[in-house]
Amino acid sequence: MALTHEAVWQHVLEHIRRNITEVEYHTWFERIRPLGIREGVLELAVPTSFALDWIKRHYAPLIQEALGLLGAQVPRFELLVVPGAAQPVQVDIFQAVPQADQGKSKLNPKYTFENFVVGPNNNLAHAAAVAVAESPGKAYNPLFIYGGVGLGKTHLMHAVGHSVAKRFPSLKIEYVSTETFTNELINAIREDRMAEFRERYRSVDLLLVDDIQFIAGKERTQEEFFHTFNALFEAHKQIILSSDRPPKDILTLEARLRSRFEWGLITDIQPPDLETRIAILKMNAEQRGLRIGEDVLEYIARQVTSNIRELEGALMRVVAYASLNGVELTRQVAAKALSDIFAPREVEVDPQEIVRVVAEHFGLRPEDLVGGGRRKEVVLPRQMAMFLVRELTRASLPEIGQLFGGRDHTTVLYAIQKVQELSESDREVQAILRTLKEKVG
Ligand SMILES: Nc1ncnc2c1ncn2[C@@H]1O[C@H](COP(=O)(O)OP(=O)(O)OP(=O)(O)O)[C@@H](O)[C@H]1O
Repeated sequence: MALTHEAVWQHVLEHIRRNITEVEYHTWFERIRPLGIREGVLELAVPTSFALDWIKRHYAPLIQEALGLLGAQVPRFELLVVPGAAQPVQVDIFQAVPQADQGKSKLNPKYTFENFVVGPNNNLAHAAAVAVAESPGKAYNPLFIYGGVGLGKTHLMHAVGHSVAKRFPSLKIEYVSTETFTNELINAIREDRMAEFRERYRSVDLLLVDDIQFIAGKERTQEEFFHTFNALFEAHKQIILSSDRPPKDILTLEARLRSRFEWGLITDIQPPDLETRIAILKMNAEQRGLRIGEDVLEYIARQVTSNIRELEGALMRVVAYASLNGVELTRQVAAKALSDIFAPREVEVDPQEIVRVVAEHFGLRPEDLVGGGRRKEVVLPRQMAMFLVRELTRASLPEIGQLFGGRDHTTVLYAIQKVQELSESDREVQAILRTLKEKVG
């Protein structure tokens, strides 16, 4: 598990940074280098014995607290004087933050096409992004990518940026969040630097704007962005926008902007299905040099269903937990590491198991429940199984639809509502549900 100690140290640093001043952080923590984890003890190299004493005296509880938050039952660390330790901490590419002075752009080096796992949930958005990267300004303009939190919108935008930077090194790329765009605009107005502001944004070849939904209700920003958009569009420069919702759902967005957002291609990213989640975890583990069993990865993927950032966080938590407690990473250890985050019940129930139990109860085969048959004897048990999966697991409606033979999420919703109504009015249904819950629980 080559990089585990670095990942652990990054988490510890994040916690410490939030709790001390920047000056203290730069003075004492930037020069510490993680050496490894031996029998649950995190070993840290410090440059001098003075630093060792100081850190031990002033920051030991904070470091221990951070390790405790990562799941260490007995948080332990050891400081060792290693005179060369003053070199900067080796940068974990997964934690690498974009450098503001990177000149070309502010792209996160981790967010490339190579690191993007394509699944049924994001393949259209991915294909559109690839097309745009191949011929910026010509394929789809603007490209509008929308989807829920932590599903890869920013990743995909940056991937286009990296790819364009590689293919067309002379093109100017600008990545900006809507918040930054707004703040810069406000400052430019206040400091009477509007000409400079306009020149900056209207001279780029590829403009990536994240979280454009935040432009809602901001009249002056909308006005300015409208002109930036027109200038770039007319000059055949590429624009990519991301949002948590489609343009038609961004309220208080001026009609002229909305219609422009709809000029090109609007594509969405949905939550990943189980296989895609496992593939993402696998890639993550491999890149960090971690060898983790398939059953553990699948276990984690079953717990975190709708946010890839949380999925990655869960993986790191599990890895840190095992290594800080000096135990082998098994499915049980993963369950323990995640038990604070997910209620035990949710951790335990497997949707397939629910299908099996319900089928058995009604004298059917699991295939009958997940198949297409519409016989009366199958329909209600299937609806009950969907209802229980919804209640006892973290599966989303589309995932439940998928589990039950690729049904649409509206069908799932209808089934759940129907069983909900029956369970309120029909004692027999109530009793069956109770029995089924006991059997799966
Ligand atoms: N398909 C994927 N393959 C690999 N990693 C992914 C994928 N999708 C998302 N990720 C990872 O998940 C994390 C969250 O992604 P990202 O920040 O792009 O989400 P987002 O949709 O922009 O979220 P937000 O709404 O919070 O801005 C990142 O670390 C990203 O690398």
